[in-house]
Amino acid sequence: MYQPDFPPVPHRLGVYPVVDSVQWIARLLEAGVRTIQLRIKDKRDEEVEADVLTAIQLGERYRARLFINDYWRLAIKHGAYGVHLGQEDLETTDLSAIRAAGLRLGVSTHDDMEIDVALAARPSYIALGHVFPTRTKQMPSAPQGLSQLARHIGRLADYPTVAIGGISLERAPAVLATGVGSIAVVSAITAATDWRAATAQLLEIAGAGDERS
Ligand SMILES: Cc1ncc(COP(=O)(O)OP(=O)(O)O)c(N)n1
Ligand SMILES: Cc1nc(C(=O)O)sc1CCOP(=O)(O)O
Ligand SMILES: [Mg+2]
Repeated sequence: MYQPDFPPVPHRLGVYPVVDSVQWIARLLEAGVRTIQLRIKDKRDEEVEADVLTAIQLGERYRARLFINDYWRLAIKHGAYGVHLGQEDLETTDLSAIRAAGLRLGVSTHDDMEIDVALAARPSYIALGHVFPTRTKQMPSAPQGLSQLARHIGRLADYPTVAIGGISLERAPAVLATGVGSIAVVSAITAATDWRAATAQLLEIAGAGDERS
């Protein structure tokens, strides 16, 4: 049963772009996206704080679910909707501080063992990756494919889930057919020749997610 130790999220988070700038956050919220992540890599807190704050303010303005990747202290400080963490991050993060601040938590997983670890943290959602080959991030593991994804979804039953990795417009319907609640995408939007059209089509296929809780 879905009994997270962090505030819950809707089962269906819909299209979930993962982007590296405030400019993308602003564009995509304006285009109708309601679940989104700011993912800036390898900078010091001081270097990203202004962007984190602006992204959170934009998220609030649109009543969107704005997740901050990695920078959990800044996410708490400025009151983000949620934080997304990887498996290694779990070891170095004060999860009780995130919980006490009332932020949602999403956790990455790539196999059964990582799902066990994630479930033990009782996060708000569990991300399952990478489904297909991706050029966006160097992955140490092999792509899981649709049948593994479907097996994980079966195991996770009513837990809110997010699929990530190599999800294109063409592949999105098959990914959603596994029962996953959300599709997280980077290049399907940011590398599209027409990002507006790509976003509109993804929203048509996967929706913007259920009402914000
Ligand atoms: C929705 C979603 N799923 C997975 C990831 C990957 O997170 P992580 O393992 O922490 O790796 P980095 O993104 O930090 O490189 C994600 N960001 N979002
Ligand atoms: C940031 C990230 N995390 C992944 C994981 O499996 O944990 S895959 C990924 C990159 C996804 O980019 P694209 O949609 O361009 O393939
Ligand atoms: Mg991370």
